[in-house]
Amino acid sequence: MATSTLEEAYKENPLSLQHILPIDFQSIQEVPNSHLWPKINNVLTSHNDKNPNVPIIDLLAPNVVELMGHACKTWGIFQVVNHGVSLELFDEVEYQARRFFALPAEQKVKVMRSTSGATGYGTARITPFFSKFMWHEGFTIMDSPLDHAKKLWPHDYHKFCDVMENYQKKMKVLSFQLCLFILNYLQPSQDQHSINSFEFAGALQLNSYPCCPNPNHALGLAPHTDSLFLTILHQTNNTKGLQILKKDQGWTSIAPVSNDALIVNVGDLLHILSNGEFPSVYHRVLVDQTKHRVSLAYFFGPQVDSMISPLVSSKDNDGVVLKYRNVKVKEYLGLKAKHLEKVFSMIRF
Ligand SMILES: C=C1C[C@]23C[C@@]1(O)CC[C@H]2[C@@]12CCC[C@@](C)(C(=O)O1)[C@H]2[C@@H]3C(=O)O
Ligand SMILES: O=C(O)CCC(=O)C(=O)O
Ligand SMILES: [Fe+2]
Repeated sequence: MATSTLEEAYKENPLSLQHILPIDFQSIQEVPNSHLWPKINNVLTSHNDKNPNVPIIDLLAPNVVELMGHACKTWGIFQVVNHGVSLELFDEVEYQARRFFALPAEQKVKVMRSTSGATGYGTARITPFFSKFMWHEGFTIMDSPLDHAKKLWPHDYHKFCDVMENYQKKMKVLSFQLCLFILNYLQPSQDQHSINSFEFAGALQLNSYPCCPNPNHALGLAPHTDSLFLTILHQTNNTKGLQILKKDQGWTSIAPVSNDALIVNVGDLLHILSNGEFPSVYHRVLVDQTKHRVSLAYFFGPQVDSMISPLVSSKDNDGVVLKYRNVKVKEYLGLKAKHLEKVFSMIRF
């Protein structure tokens, strides 16, 4: 995703500086009122036969398309194994991410996202929609982080750039493969979309959730859905925190199965493309008193000038009701930046 084009989607909705700059977590001893949420219901749901953990999909399984389609329909989230990305690469990215977040606040501020920008250091874009701030800081990268890295480490930026670029390349290939499986499940007829009708783009978000003195009254990320087609998330083995809102079950923790499993979740644009068959998953992040959690989220979707039209498979062609109107990615992101969740009602027939 060329930075300028995603920025186009955001430029009409600039954020104010106070909604971009995270507090200095390193110097803080207690949770300030600005970050103090009403008590978070953070009792962890344990997984059992009645309440299974999210599906784990082996990408080499012969019925991978069926498994993935089913998981997208019923959960909106699943874990993948045998994805071909090496454990060493996750370690390297995590190491570089921690190296960045460990910098003093006055260093990190040098690469702060601009008010209408897409890349750089800052809070989550959803911040202005909540009356309390989140216990979170992020760093968004699209393609090369060179300009930012040079400001941080004038003589020692190569490793950071190489690792982040390499990770994005691997994530892009994997995302494309996942999209192939998913679109294959949706079985569009020949005259409709196929994966080749899209040009794709991605963004890497390094997320940091510092240790929190009062985790019962703080949120790492407030409830949200991701906007693009899909998000691939890497969370390390010992630092859970991600929860999804599951019908009839409430907030349910996604326990990492193993260090090399990646979490994949459905985003809004896939929700629209699938005509609501694959709902985007509502999720949030809890924080921990003693563990500084870092996660790596890779967002993947069509270029901002692409048009998203709900797919109706040939077998359903007559009889199926289109739920959403056609929408350009850029328009969708602009509407979401203004209205957050209400955006769905604005594009629904
Ligand atoms: C490509 C993107 C998805 C994202 C906005 C962004 O430009 C980069 C950051 C992403 C993120 C991460 C935290 C949650 C989220 C909702 C947010 O505020 O920023 C997502 C955005 C999204 O999916 O819309
Ligand atoms: O850190 C996590 O577990 C989730 C991150 C997330 O939801 C996001 O970056 O959009
Ligand atoms: Fe998210």
